[in-house]
Amino acid sequence: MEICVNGVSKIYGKGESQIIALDQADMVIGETDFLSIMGPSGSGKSTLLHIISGLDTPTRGTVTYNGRNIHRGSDKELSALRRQKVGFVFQQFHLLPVLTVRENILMPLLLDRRKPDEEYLSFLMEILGLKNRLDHLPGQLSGGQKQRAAIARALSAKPEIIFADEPTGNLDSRNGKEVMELLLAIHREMKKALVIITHDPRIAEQAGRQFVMADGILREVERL
Ligand SMILES: Nc1ncnc2c1ncn2[C@@H]1O[C@H](COP(=O)(O)OP(=O)(O)OP(=O)(O)O)[C@@H](O)[C@H]1O
Repeated sequence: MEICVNGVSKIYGKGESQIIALDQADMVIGETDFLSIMGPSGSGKSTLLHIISGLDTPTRGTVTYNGRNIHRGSDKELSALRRQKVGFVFQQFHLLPVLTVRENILMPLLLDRRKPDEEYLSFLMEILGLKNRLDHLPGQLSGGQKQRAAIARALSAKPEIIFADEPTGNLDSRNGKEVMELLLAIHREMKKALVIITHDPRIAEQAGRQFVMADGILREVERL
């Protein structure tokens, strides 16, 4: 798996009200990478993540996934890539409130009409501590449990990369630490590439490669 981001810009609006949310970003993500992206509010972190993961399109530049330009194919191809290769974890969990935990977790597979691998799912429930919560609704879960269910959903289709946008932003420090430990274990042991947006320097420092953003400009932090 290799994702190449080449000269990607995102410009909103025109003329005087124009906003350059992302200014010619370059980045290569390999399959064993754990990357963190830090930067002040409004610096373009979510915009970058949305474009790399195919949730949004760039104004200029290209994103290739194993050599294929992800924004050049049909919408159908792009949604298939999102469902099969990429897992998302968001600050706000984004679980569907009327579906049970199990149904939420299976959603990426159901959308793709794929049969769940029950053995794999049961392994996920075990490591994420959700075995006794599968028939509950998200409203009956604690914040930490909600995020663990969202991580299970992100992993259910066996993606190659996990994109996490401030995954601990809505959790207290104990649950935040636990969620980070789980994401790190998933990166190391299940060999998933991991890209995390965070405001927490202690989380950013755990990444193998650190990036910072300011005013739409992306820069990799050099290691001493
Ligand atoms: N749909 C949109 N239309 C116009 N401007 C937008 C839109 N989406 C984002 N922006 C602008 O683009 C810039 C980058 O936004 P982005 O959400 O990527 O920042 P961020 O670094 O993720 O911020 P935060 O840490 O607060 O989530 C901001 O100035 C924002 O106002």
